[in-house]
Amino acid sequence: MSLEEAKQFAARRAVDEYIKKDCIFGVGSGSTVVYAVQRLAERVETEKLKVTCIPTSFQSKQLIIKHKLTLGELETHPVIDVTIDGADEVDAEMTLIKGGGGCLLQEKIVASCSKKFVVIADYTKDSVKLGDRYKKGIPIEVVPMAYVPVQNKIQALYGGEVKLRKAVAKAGPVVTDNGNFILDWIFTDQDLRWDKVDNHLKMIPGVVETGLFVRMCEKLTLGSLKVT
Ligand SMILES: O=C[C@H](O)[C@H](O)[C@H](O)COP(=O)(O)O
Repeated sequence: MSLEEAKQFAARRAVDEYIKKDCIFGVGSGSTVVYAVQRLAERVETEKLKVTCIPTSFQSKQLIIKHKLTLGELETHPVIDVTIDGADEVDAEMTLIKGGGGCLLQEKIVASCSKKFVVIADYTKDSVKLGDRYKKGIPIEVVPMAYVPVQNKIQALYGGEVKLRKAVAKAGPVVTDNGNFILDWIFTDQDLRWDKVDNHLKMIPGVVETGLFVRMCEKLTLGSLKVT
């Protein structure tokens, strides 16, 4: 199975299993989610499902609009039946690193409002310990004016390297959908208690959210090398 086939397999399987008629659906972000939205659009067309889609980023809102699905928002739908989202890495305890594509704050808000949070991933994301697979570090969204003190504080607390994420086709930093910057913390200690780290990092003034999703993922649908 190629990487794209694995993403597609995981996404389609999750949509078929978890999306029911009349449900409120949290739409994650990233390349794997694209296949989930495509599958949902097929099912809406053929089964005449009524599904209201709550986006987790500019990208997922665009996907919902492109596929002519019903767009909702947390203001009117604060309780979501199921959210399906991708991940950059999933460890043995289903702790996730997310935010490789810069979307983590809205993803975590939407996941926290969801009765069920399902992660779809290809086989390259599956690890035992965080850092085994995803080498770019833990994304941390910060208020722009605070990025240097936050960088210094994380390095002093936990070591490793904390880098400001730079844009690719623009000079300067990546700016998130919320107008913030992203720091990528390349950690060295893989045995940290990630729930404590997440809470600790969020106590640093200027940190808005982290890409650590601890005990949030209930189900993982993996596109593996073997089709089961
Ligand atoms: O910021 C991006 C999101 O957290 C994505 O869900 C994550 O990076 C996984 O994306 P992909 O499915 O493209 O690997």
